[in-house]
Amino acid sequence: MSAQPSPIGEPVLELKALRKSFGDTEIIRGVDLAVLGGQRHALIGPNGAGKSTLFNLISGHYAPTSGDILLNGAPIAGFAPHIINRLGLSRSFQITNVFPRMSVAENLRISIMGRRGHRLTLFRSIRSLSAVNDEVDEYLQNLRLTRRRDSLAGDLAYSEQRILEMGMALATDPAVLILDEPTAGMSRDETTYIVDLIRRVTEGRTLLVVEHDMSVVFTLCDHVSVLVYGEIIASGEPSAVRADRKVQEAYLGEEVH
Ligand SMILES: Nc1ncnc2c1ncn2[C@@H]1O[C@H](COP(=O)(O)OP(=O)(O)OP(=O)(O)O)[C@@H](O)[C@H]1O
Repeated sequence: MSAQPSPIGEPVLELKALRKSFGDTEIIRGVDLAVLGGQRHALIGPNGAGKSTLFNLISGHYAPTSGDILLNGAPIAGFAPHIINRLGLSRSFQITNVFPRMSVAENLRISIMGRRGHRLTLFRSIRSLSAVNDEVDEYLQNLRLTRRRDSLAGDLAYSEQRILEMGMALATDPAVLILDEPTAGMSRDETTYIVDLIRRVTEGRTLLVVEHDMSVVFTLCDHVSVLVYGEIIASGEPSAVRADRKVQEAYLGEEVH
């Protein structure tokens, strides 16, 4: 796939003193976070910690009360979601982004053509169209969806729709791919399958993943940040974070092993 490698080790996404209140209640209470190029960064935290709120701030669905969000060094806080998306941040695993009445191949083609700056027009050179078709085939193969090429996306199994949606997000060649609970609602076998697939197709990409399943976090990610009550209480390599007393206390009664 035509990955545009992120600058390895350089901050791609940065949150600085980020705060968000709803009415009088402050939900995000001064978050500083850097997602580096090539990093597979997990955001974990107990229920109600503010993970969804933080993702909604990053993707532009909420405007922060104060603080900064930088994408490749440029401020994006408060921008509309479609602008942030165009600037290189793609949020995946909301299958609502899939066009259910179009085929799997057509869904991928739309993302690929969008990235290449193609409009849906009749007048396309044969050469550029065949390059798009080759790329569609490559994605189908990598996503293991080749045999579903001509199926309507709406007819796919739930897990396949989520895989297609991730493929569509990847095909836009984002600077950061945000995965929202990629294994939610999946069986153990589906989870194993999808984690393996995500690892493979996102090789060299920069990921920010919210995930409840700790075995997924520890298999997929090389960096973990822990959000508790709107604050990051630990950030580092998975094994160090797992051993952190504060993290264990925050997860009292929940599974972190
Ligand atoms: N639009 C809103 N208005 C008011 N309060 C909100 C709003 N969105 C979220 N909250 C509150 O913010 C807190 C954090 O919610 P959020 O959904 O971000 O947590 P989370 O870490 O994603 O939780 P979970 O793991 O259960 O999904 C909760 O107490 C929630 O009730």
